Amino acid sequence: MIALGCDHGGYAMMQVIKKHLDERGLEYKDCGCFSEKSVDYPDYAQAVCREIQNGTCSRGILICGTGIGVCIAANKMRGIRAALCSDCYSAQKTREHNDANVLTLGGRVIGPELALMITDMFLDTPFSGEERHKRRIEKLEKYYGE
Ligand SMILES: O=C(CO)[C@H](O)[C@H](O)[C@H](O)COP(=O)(O)O
Repeated sequence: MIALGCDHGGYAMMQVIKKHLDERGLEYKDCGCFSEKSVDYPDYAQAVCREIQNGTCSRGILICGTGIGVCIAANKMRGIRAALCSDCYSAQKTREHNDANVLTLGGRVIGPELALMITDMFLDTPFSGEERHKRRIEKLEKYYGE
């Protein structure tokens, strides 16, 4: 199950992503927002990340205007590794190297076709499981800021 969340800046792109996931037969939980009315992105980033933390969802996709606000918010939450991607190479590598569990996109930055390609790359690429990447992720998980 994929947790989805956006603010008003990502709402239009999220509708495109939902249609694509429907076509692929992938299940998702829509954590809002539910219109283009102005809202605060931390609320939706937190809602998506909680679904991952509680085990309901294995991955999340968050969209705001730039993808930055939701990425900052998501990475404050324990166990979340969120990656802002505007290209397919980064989406592939953040899965293989970082085992990223949340993809963030900029609804005002990239177009819908690229967003779908990035989404597919993120969803379809496994973590490499290589020792050096595991070691680095373990260091991240033990690090709670200074
Ligand atoms: O957090 C952001 C900036 O990195 C997001 O892009 C927001 O969607 C954006 O700040 C919203 O801006 P608005 O002027 O309130 O529409």
